[in-house]
Amino acid sequence: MVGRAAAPAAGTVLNALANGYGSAFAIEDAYTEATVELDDTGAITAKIAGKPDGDTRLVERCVESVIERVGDGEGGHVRTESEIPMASGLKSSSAAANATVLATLDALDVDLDREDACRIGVDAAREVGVTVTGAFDDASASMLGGVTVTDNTTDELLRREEPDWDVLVYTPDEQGFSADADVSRCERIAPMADVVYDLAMDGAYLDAMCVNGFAFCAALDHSPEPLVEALPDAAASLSGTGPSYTAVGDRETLEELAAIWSQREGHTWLTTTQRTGATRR
Ligand SMILES: Nc1ncnc2c1ncn2[C@@H]1O[C@H](COP(=O)(O)OP(=O)(O)O)[C@@H](O)[C@H]1O
Ligand SMILES: O=C(O)C1=C[C@@H](OP(=O)(O)O)[C@@H](O)[C@H](O)C1
Repeated sequence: MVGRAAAPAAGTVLNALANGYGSAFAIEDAYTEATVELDDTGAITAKIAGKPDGDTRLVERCVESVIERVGDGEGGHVRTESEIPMASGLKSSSAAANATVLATLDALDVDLDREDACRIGVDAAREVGVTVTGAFDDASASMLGGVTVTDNTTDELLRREEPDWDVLVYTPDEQGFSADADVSRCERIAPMADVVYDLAMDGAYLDAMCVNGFAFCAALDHSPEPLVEALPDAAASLSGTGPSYTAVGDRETLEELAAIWSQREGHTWLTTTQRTGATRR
């Protein structure tokens, strides 16, 4: 009983750490793939390719939760292989959880609505403590594709669309784990997050990203310089709790911005939105 699935990375429109509402969009060219092999040992183990000391609790809990819900006491092994930089704000945790949940369902040959499957991963992330709010915003974007707006306090999907955006991503070399973010500073900027939420719910995603970017760069002490460089022709934001940034705009503008962003240390790459979400392989 072997199952496989893959889930895409995502970028942020609204970070949910301020008021509990979040918004994110899936992106192409960076995926996490999970392979789950079930057996009758009852024990669950995991490996992250290329990261022998990586924290495997999230994906182990995902396999366990799926088995609890629709399996029959199986054990198994999960292996993840990821192109998404870990703890960089590009939702590696959501992609790993989504891919693992779908791969386990694939191994069990069980179908589950993708939104429900996504909530299993979100609950697992809460249980092992790699998230602040559960991050249903990021998880739903990665699972369903497109851009989503969510209430992370109730895991409700409030809005979803499938925009065709060009996206520029800048990923510095350092890591920033969401669980270490200064939540109380994020909560102080809730009035700004309320403005971002209204814009996102009106479908004004690019304006929403801009306001989110300046507010969360200030709260989390990241430089607003990449955001200023993107304006006025593109919209940019810090992605999640950082350190990555994403910008949305027309291709030519993003190519010019890429020349500026790529002078910084790290990796700058052009991609597009991903509109189909996670899939069994
Ligand atoms: N490929 C992967 N396989 C297994 N777990 C992963 C993988 N990528 C990320 N994770 C889990 O997600 C955690 C990082 O989550 P987080 O700090 O929210 O970063 P991000 O912003 O990239 O989602 C890791 O410590 C690990 O528990
Ligand atoms: O842990 C959480 O609840 C969240 C973490 C942040 O993302 P990153 O994991 O990308 O930093 C944020 O954007 C999201 O809205 C909620």
